[in-house]
Amino acid sequence: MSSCCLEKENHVVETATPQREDTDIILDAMVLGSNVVFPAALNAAIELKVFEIIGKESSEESGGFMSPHEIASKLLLPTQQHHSDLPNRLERLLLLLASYSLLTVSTRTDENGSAVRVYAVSPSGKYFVYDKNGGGYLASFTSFLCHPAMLGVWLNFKEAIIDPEIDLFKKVHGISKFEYFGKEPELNHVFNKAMNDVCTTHMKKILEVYTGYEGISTLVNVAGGTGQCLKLIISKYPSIKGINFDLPHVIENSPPIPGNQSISLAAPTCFCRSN
Ligand SMILES: C[S@@+](CC[C@H](N)C(=O)[O-])C[C@H]1O[C@@H](n2cnc3c(N)ncnc32)[C@H](O)[C@@H]1O
Repeated sequence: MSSCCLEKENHVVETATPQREDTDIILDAMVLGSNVVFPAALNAAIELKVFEIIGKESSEESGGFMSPHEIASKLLLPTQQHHSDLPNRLERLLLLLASYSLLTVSTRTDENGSAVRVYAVSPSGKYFVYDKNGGGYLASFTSFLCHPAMLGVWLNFKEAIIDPEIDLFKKVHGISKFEYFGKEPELNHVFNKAMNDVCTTHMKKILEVYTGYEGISTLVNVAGGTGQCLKLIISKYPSIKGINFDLPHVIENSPPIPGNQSISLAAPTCFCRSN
């Protein structure tokens, strides 16, 4: 029996268990192969404030849902950019976000009796709506990863696999990432905000279950960013004296940590590794 037949036989045996259609498998490969589109679309949605609009401007009686027309009418664009195809183009973006479960989709009947799709923010999508009560926010992390300076790094990702010594950021930009952030105030702000939002989102969850900070008198957060994680810890354990330690260009932009015991400390610049 040739291996070909064996393969064929195996295939026949396997058909007893549910098989995925070839078309589904091809579609999966197609989706993954074109996945660079998704972060670009998500970044566009963040820049257009789509999550903010649906999350904050949808009415209660709509159940949090808005149609593409309603969302388009709220986009903060100059009047001349509110073109007639805007809702249609927006809907293609909304459908993509819904396919990744960042939005949920429903239908409702409009005033002409036609069914229209409407969109609400999903539980995961809520992390892309800024919550002033500190419910967690991750959109700034996407903005950082999609920053032009970072995109150049992703495009050279192969180098990080084949060169064991490489500092990929340095290879692309000529200096290490932390030196670069120190020289580029706009990117420094984007990075610090992304770190702050990601770390505080996690720290809030950690503090719900972790008790290891109990009884600590002094806590140094080495590379603690703008100090907001330390602030969260101290607000739960006010007797802790906190020291937030980071690079000068990060500390410069850090708000003071409340409580007269806690300080932010800038690392000597020479601590900044060049590789
Ligand atoms: C992944 S971020 C950590 C963010 C932080 N946990 C927060 O809550 O925002 C890494 C941090 O390390 C800092 N860092 C890098 N090199 C450092 C050094 N030599 N000394 C002190 N901090 C440094 C960076 O400035 C950055 O804020």
